[in-house]
Amino acid sequence: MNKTTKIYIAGHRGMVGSAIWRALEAKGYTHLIGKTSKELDLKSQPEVADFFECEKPEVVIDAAARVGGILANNNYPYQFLMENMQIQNNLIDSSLKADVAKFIFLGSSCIYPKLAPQPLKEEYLLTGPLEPTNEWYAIAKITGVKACEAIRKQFGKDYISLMPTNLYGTHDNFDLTTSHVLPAMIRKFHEAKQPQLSMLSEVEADKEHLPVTLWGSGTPMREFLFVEDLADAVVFALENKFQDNLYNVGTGVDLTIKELAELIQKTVGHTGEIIWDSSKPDGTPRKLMDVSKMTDAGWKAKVGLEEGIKRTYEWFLENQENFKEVKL
Ligand SMILES: NC(=O)C1=CN([C@@H]2O[C@H](COP(=O)(O)OP(=O)(O)OC[C@H]3O[C@@H](n4cnc5c(N)ncnc54)[C@H](OP(=O)(O)O)[C@@H]3O)[C@@H](O)[C@H]2O)C=CC1
Ligand SMILES: C[C@H]1O[C@H](OP(=O)(O)OP(=O)(O)OC[C@H]2O[C@@H](n3cnc4c(=O)[nH]c(N)nc43)[C@H](O)[C@@H]2O)[C@@H](O)[C@@H](O)C1=O
Repeated sequence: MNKTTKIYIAGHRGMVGSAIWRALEAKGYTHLIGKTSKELDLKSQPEVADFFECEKPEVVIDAAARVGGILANNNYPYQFLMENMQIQNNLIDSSLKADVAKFIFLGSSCIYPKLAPQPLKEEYLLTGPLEPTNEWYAIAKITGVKACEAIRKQFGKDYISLMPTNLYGTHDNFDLTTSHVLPAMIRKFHEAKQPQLSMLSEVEADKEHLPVTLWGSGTPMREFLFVEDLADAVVFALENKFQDNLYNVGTGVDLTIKELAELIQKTVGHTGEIIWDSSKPDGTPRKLMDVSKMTDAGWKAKVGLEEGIKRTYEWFLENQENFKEVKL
C-alpha cells in the first residue's frame, strides 16, 4: 500500500464514506475514487462489473448500504435485506474478479445474536437468534462477512470485515423517520426549544420548551462511536495486515437510551419534559462490543461521547438548512 494506490470508496458521500475520504486525503492518499448512486447504481451487477473493468481499483472500501434506524429497519425488511445483499455481492464479486488486493467490508453490531453474552465477541456470530427489528439487515451483513471470509479462505486474499457499533457524527441522517437515535434526539431537542425563542425572552423560553417524545422505554443500552474514529479504524485496517477476517470496532463503553437523552438534552439546552412512547420498539436490550481484538491489533477510539455529541450538534446547527429528508 502506498499513497498512490487506487482506492475506491463505495458510498463516499455518506456519513461513513465521506469521513473515510477525508481521513485518507488528510494522510496524503492521492488516488481516491467515488461515485454517487445516481452515477453508479451498485444494485446493478452489469454496471458494477463495467465500472471495475474501466477503473481497475486496487483497494475497495465498502461503505455503501441501505442504512437506517430501528423503525426503518423494521418497516422495510425487503429493502434492507435485498438492497444490501445486491450492493455488497456486486462489490465483493467484482473485486475478486478484478483481482482487487484488499477489500474492507463494513457490517454492524446487529449481526450478533439478540441475547448473546456481553460484551459481544466476534466468535458469538451465528450462535443464536437475531433481534427481530433488524434481522433482515443483519442477515445481509452476515452474508457479506461470510463472502469475505470465504474469499480469504479459498483465495488467500486480504478481504476483511469491520463491525462498527452504533455510529454518529457529522453528515449524519437527521430525518426523524429513518434516522438512528442520536441524530434524532439532537433534532428533536433542538426543535422543541426553537418556537419559543422567537417569541419570548430566553429566561421565559427556558421554562416553555416543548416536550420531546422519544421511542420505547429508554432502558435499552447502546454503545456509540464517533464517525471520525471509525474512519481512523478503517485507515488503520488499510495500512496494516490483519491476521483474521472479523474485527469489532467500538469504544467498549455503553449507556442507557435514557442516559443518552439526558446528555443530549443538556448539550442542546432543552429543559422541557421527555415522554417515552411505548408503542415504538426497544430493539435489542444491549449490544456492547468486545473491542479487545482491535485493541490488541493496536487501534482504539479517541473521541469521547460528550465531545462527539458537541461536535455533531455544532455540525447540525451549521447545516440544518440543507438537510434533505431521507424517505424510503
Ligand atoms: N450509521 C450507523 O450507525 C452505522 C453504519 N454502519 C455501516 O456503515 C456503512 C455506511 O453507513 P452510513 O455512512 O451511516 O450510511 P449513509 O446512509 O450515510 O451512506 C450510505 C451511502 O451508500 C450509498 N448507496 C446506497 N445505496 C446505493 C446504491 N444502490 N448505489 C450506490 N450507492 C449507494 C449512498 O450513496 P448516495 O449518497 O450517492 O446516494 C450513501 O452515500 C454501511 O455499511 C452501514 O451498514 C455500521 C454500523 C452503524
Ligand atoms: C446501528 C443499528 O441501528 C439500528 O438498531 P438500534 O440500535 O436499535 O437503532 P436506533 O438507533 O434507531 O435506536 C436505538 C434505541 O433508541 C430508541 N429511540 C428512542 N428515541 C428514538 C428516536 O427518536 N429515534 C430512533 N431511531 N430511536 C429512538 C429506540 O427505540 C432504540 O431502543 C438497527 O436497526 C441496525 O440497523 C443497526 O445496526
